[in-house]
Amino acid sequence: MREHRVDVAIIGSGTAGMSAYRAALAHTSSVLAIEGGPYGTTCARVGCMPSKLLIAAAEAAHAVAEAGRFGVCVDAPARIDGTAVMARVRSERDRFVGFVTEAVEGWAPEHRLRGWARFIAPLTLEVSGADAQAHRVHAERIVIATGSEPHIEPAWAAALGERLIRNDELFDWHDLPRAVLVLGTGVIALELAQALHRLGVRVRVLGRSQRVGPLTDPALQALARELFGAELALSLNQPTPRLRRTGEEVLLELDGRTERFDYVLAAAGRRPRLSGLGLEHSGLMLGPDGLPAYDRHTGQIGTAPVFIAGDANGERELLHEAADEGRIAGDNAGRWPDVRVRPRRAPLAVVFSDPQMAIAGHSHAELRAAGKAFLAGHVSFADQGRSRVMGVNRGALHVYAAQGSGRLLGAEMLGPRAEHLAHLLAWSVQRGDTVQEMLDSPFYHPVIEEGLRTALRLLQRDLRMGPPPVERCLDCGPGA
Ligand SMILES: Cc1cc2nc3c(=O)[nH]c(=O)nc-3n(C[C@H](O)[C@H](O)[C@H](O)COP(=O)(O)OP(=O)(O)OC[C@H]3O[C@@H](n4cnc5c(N)ncnc54)[C@H](O)[C@@H]3O)c2cc1C
Ligand SMILES: NC(=O)c1ccc[n+]([C@@H]2O[C@H](COP(=O)([O-])OP(=O)(O)OC[C@H]3O[C@@H](n4cnc5c(N)ncnc54)[C@H](O)[C@@H]3O)[C@@H](O)[C@H]2O)c1
Repeated sequence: MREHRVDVAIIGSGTAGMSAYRAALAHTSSVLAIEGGPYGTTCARVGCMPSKLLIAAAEAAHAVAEAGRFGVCVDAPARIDGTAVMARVRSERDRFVGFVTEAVEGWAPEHRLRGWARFIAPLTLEVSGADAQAHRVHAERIVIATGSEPHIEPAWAAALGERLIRNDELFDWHDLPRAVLVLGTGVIALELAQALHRLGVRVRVLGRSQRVGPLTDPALQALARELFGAELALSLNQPTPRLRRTGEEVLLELDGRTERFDYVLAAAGRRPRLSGLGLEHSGLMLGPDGLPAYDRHTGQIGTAPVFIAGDANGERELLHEAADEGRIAGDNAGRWPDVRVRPRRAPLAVVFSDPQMAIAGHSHAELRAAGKAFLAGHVSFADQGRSRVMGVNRGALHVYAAQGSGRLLGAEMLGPRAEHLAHLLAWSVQRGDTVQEMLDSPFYHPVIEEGLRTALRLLQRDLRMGPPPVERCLDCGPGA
């Protein structure tokens, strides 16, 4: 047993762990970053980056398939070379992973320990080291940055064996399969199912409820169901799918028919990766859900010198949140006991589907739950000028503002270039802009942002803070 005594131990060297390491190091050189799995982060290895690479290939295929609408004739149907698609996904992914790995491997060797950590007592960890040696780490302060793992029903695993895959396995494929069943209708399900479908894979998406994607505004939920249902084979309200394995295939019994698939992709949500961490020996305060009860402005768990960051806290499983939380937790672990409160950014989440979905600031459901007095301004992209020009005129945007002050509180969107509009909206929410201040800002022509202006004008009218917008405003430019 090798003993280590350090000021700060960080469990997990993903995005949150890496930023915690840098922040803690500004206060003390006695830092130990413990990693059980491969370096390279979930985002770069099996998350954000490879999923966007697969989506980029699907977008290229879709552009070819849609070219005829513009009079651009591609005479034969495009042939998708699955091995070339996956070769690009893997090689670009490996490039991103390489940069991250290089950064971690550049840290001082005495700051790094490979192996799985678990608490054996408060502030004491045991690490079964990759060097086959057992390590005991006594830390003055600890940061938990262990990430998340996909939810897998034991029955699926038992019935399907290695035909049940997670996102991790998908990005290691060397070719595209013929058919994939996707379990879940959330973010991962929609991004990957649509990409595979557009790359010629036969896909069915099974949802246990009516919900499709993360939007909470009932009208936008209904629109998401309609738009994704028009393109994908969506089977909703299927809480207990009848699945069985035969040879190398999986059979789904649905509506009296049997459908065959090569793989079943589990995309049924992710959970903090805390089991096996020995939290029961940590002395930490756990909430009713069994997760550490922590302060999102300090990262601190109760009053202990232990902090939590990234997907491990189960709050917002997003890259930029993991990086921020890592910085806050690492800084506070480093400066302990002078724990500082840090402001958080306005919420922002984007789904890279087509049309894209986004929530900026507070969602409709959050505003309702908080009992806020708010009004919504709406715009449909069906007739929006630039969206029609580009043939991407599907979807709608809802913006929410406080009654009385007219301040923007949040927005939900399903539509073209939502990733960009959502940034503008989140920035406005964070600054505390009023609808009038947003309307006083420049709007170019012809751009998709003109759709936002329409929604803001309608909202300003309903707030009784502005005139009714002019129908078919010609001085705004045709189709604005
Ligand atoms: C398919 C997919 C697509 C995504 N796309 C996006 C996107 O487009 N945009 C976005 O913002 N977010 C996206 N995300 C979410 C984003 O990837 C995560 O929010 C982010 O990577 C979380 O970082 P983290 O540091 O908390 O966890 P991780 O990067 O997973 O790091 C946790 C680390 O802890 C290690 N670890 C765990 N337990 C122990 C232990 N006991 N001992 C030692 N080490 C341990 C793990 O091996 C791991 O390396 C996506 C996620 C997935 C799965
Ligand atoms: N573009 C992005 O930023 C991006 C992309 C991918 C993932 N992510 C992050 O990763 C997180 C996890 O993604 P996700 O798609 O796994 O989760 P999700 O919460 O978006 O969706 C989970 C889905 O699984 C279903 N589900 C839950 N339990 C189930 C069960 N027992 N049986 C069948 N279905 C079940 C839910 O009904 C839902 O459809 C996201 O919340 C997001 O924060 C972000």
